[in-house]
Amino acid sequence: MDSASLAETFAKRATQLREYIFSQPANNFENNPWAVANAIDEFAETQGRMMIFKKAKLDVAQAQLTAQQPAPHTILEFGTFVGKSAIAWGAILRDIHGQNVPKDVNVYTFELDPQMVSLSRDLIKLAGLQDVVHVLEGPASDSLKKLHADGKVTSVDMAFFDHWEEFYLPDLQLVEDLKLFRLGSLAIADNTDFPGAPDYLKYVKAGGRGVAGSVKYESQSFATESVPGKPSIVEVSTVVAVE
Ligand SMILES: C[S@@+](CC[C@H](N)C(=O)[O-])C[C@H]1O[C@@H](n2cnc3c(N)ncnc32)[C@H](O)[C@@H]1O
Repeated sequence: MDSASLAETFAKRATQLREYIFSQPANNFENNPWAVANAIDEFAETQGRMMIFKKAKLDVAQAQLTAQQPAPHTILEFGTFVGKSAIAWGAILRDIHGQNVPKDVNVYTFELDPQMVSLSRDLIKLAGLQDVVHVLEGPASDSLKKLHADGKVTSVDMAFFDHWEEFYLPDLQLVEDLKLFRLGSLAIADNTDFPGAPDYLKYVKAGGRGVAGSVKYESQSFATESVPGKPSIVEVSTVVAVE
């Protein structure tokens, strides 16, 4: 399928997903982020293909975030789509910090497509996460530079890369250049094996730029099997040095 028809398919799916969720009683979902995230998974499983971060991979990321010390406060997500993983990050932060999460606990998620921005914001609101999960429209790098310039993001506990793969490495390096990582920060990336992000993978496996003063990573590929017989990797890179 060419990229224009793929975009058309995903636009149609997004409209169907909106109908699927909002035709159900609101109290199935209100203030219940996991119920919304699970319903998106269920829609994807029963109604057709969606480019969402699958549950088996999310379980890997959740274990990393739950074990992280100090506890995560700020998550950056590159690629919102319909908001499934953004809602899951909000749910995980709520599980860690409690129902009334502190004001300095935030997910910033970046998305180019206005239709996806609108749908994800509506689903985030339904889940009761509107004060925690913020969707920023436009190229991720521009939004991140602005967040930093405005003093809204000064440190990042996890950066999740799930947008177009050619942006993974430049956007990871932008996070580094803005000096947002701390010791123990996580860079988690989907699709490094397929469609593939070879330059990103080579970089994190090599431990980073490899020059004095640069961020250093230890990186591990976790094989998951969301679709039986089709192993798929999630790459988890931990910051082990910042100077
Ligand atoms: C694989 S989907 C994200 C899936 C989402 N993380 C989830 O699991 O629910 C990728 C999304 O990234 C968006 N995207 C691609 N390049 C981008 C960029 N440079 N800045 C912002 N969004 C981008 C696309 O429009 C698309 O909706």
